[in-house]
Order: sequence, then C-alpha cells, then structure tokens
Amino acid sequence: MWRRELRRRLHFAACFPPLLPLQSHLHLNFRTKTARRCLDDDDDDDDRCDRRTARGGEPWDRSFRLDKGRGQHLLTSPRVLDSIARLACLRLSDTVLEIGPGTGNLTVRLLQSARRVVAVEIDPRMVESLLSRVSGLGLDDRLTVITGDALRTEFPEFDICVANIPYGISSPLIAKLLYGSGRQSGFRSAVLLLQKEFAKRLVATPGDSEFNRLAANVRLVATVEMLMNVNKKDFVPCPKVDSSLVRIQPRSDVPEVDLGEWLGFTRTCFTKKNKTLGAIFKQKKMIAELYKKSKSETKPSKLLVHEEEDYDGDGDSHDENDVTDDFPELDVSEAVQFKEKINGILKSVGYEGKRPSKLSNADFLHLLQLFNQEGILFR
Ligand SMILES: C[S@@+](CC[C@H](N)C(=O)[O-])C[C@H]1O[C@@H](n2cnc3c(N)ncnc32)[C@H](O)[C@@H]1O
Repeated sequence: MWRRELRRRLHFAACFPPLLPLQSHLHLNFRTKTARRCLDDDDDDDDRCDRRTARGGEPWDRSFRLDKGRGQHLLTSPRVLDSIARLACLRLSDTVLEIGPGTGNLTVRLLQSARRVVAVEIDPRMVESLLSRVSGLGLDDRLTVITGDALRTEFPEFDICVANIPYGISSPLIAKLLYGSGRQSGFRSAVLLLQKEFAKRLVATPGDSEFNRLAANVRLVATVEMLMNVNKKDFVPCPKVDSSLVRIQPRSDVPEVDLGEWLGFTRTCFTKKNKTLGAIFKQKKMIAELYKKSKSETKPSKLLVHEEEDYDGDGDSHDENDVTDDFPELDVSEAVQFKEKINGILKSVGYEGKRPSKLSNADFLHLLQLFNQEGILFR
C-alpha cells in the first residue's frame, strides 16, 4: 500500500518539480533518491528500459556494439559501482581477480583500493577499451589483462575476486572457484554480482523452495551472504532481470569428505529435486550406473568439477523411466540385491520419504558415509 503511495508521489514529483518551492523540491529530490533505493528491492517487471532510461553515469563511448550474447550489460551507476568496491572490503595489499571487466567501470575502482588487478576478458574490443582507459588514468602498471574465456583460463593466485560477471557462466564459474583445480590457492572471498534469482538460490537453506544442488555444494565449502540488490536500470543496455551482490567466503572448516564423491552424490540425490529419495533411488538406470561404478576397481582421476559443468540442480540429466535394457550385462538377481541394499540404507536413517531439498548437509554427509561404507560409490 505504502509503495503505491510512494510511487504516486514520485510520479507527481517527477512531473511537477517547477511548481514546488526550492526547499521542498530539494527535500523531494532527497526523498526520491531514498525511495528509489527502497524500490530497488522491488521486483520490477518493466523491461522497456533501455539506454535512454538507464541511470547512466559512467563513460561509454558506444564505439562498438555490445554483445548481449556475451552478457555485455555494463554497470553504469557510480553509486552501485562505489558500493561494490566498498562492500568488497579490499586491502591495499590485495591482488584482485576480476572476471569480465568490460570497459573498466569496476576495474578503475578496484585499482584505486588494491595493489593489483588481474582481469580476464573474452572480448578483445573490451580489452582495448579497458587498456586505453586505464592507461589514461596512469593505473596501467597495476593491471594485468588476460584475453580469454574465464572458464578455460588458469587463474593466478589472488586474494579476492570482485566482478560483475556475465550471468550465463555463474554456475560453472562458482564451481571453478570453489571446486576447481585453483581452489587450493585459498582466496579470502568472492564478491559477485549475480542474477537475483540465482543469488536467492545460492543463499537458500534446506527447506526453502529454492534450495538445490548448487546451494548444497556451495554450502559445503563456503558461506554465502547477500549484500545488496541492484536494479536492472543501473545497466546499459538494460537486462531483463534484476541483480544481487553476494559475498562467498571459502570455509576453513570444510568437512572431511572426498569432494568428488560428494559432488557425484549430490548430483544423484538432486536428479529430481521434488521426488523423494526413495523414488530417486528406485530408478533402474541409476541403480545400474551406481552398481557399475561401485564394481569398477580404478577411479578416474580428474578435476573435481568439470569447469563448464552446470551444477545448479535444475538440469534433468537422467532419464526418469526405468531402463534395464541399457545395461544387459547386469545380473538381475545382483541388481535386486543392490537395490535392496540401497533401500535398506535409506530406511535405516528414515530418509526414503524425504525430498533432497529438505536435507541438511550434515544429513547428506551421514547418508553418503553409509553408502560408502557399503561400497556404493558416486564419483
Ligand atoms: C556484465 S558485463 C560486465 C562489464 C563490466 N564489469 C561492468 O560492470 O561494466 C560482462 C563482461 O564479461 C565478458 N565476458 C563474457 N563471457 C566471458 C567469459 N567466458 N570469460 C571472460 N569474460 C567474459 C563480457 O565481454 C563483458 O565484458
């Protein structure tokens, strides 16, 4: 109700400022800004905003066409950019990793508060624009630009990652940071601007409707904090979705678990997020796959996570139908025994009627331990 009233007043103020005495105009301007900040939290389904209505501020010379396919939505609001740099809590000794610096709106702020910035940018046009801007400011000796795909680039050691990333790579990038080969480097935190809905899933807890494999996997090795919401109108060109800034901090107390086993296990459990574990572990195809994995002597050594793997738990990688024909080599009686073993384990902890989205990581760890003890493996 108060929001509608607020909108009405803002609309009035926008239409008739000259009618107001100066003092009350200033007051209204102040209130307009404050109110705008409040409204930033609103779900705004007006996607008609474009370059003309975006709340621009940062320079953008339009010398080349922005490629939406590469997530090229530049953050142009100085207020939001300053907030990101402030909320990142940079130290003057920090090496910052920035993914997708674009034309450098965030980069120049990072360079002002840290020792060094390493930026990974896929588009050479952006790299050129960034380098000329940064050298114009005399900051180029502290910037290293890697031209390439962040998902395929080996990251150098860094203290903190701060970025307005292309949203299309959110899931594999977070997987790379937390589970990839570079995770040993022990960075302090990653402050990332993400699609709002994705960020909500990232901070979801067991029992929340958004809780999924992504949240379970991230929570195992990190803590996630929501820092602020950012309105789509703060970007050029204006995207269809709002954004949220989150801080991901690697945990120092990661539970003792084989991470490959863990990822395989959560992938299996979240095959069908809204089904019970009893139903999920009844699928014959899955049982056959688990049986084969558990029989094989040598385990493949590989990256913990394929860096392009989408592990947000929404993809349906498994066929829900019962398919025994795919595995003709499976002995039927052995398969029945194996299935009963799985069922027995689920029943022993009372999880057969539970949905995966209701289980905490402690529950998952306990269940995985029971499976592993019985020789059932997931990696
Ligand atoms: C959302 S824009 C952000 C630009 C800039 N940081 C800003 O806030 O104005 C994302 C940037 O990431 C770049 N990009 C897209 N895919 C990438 C990838 N796989 N690896 C590295 N950079 C990528 C785009 O070219 C673009 O410059």
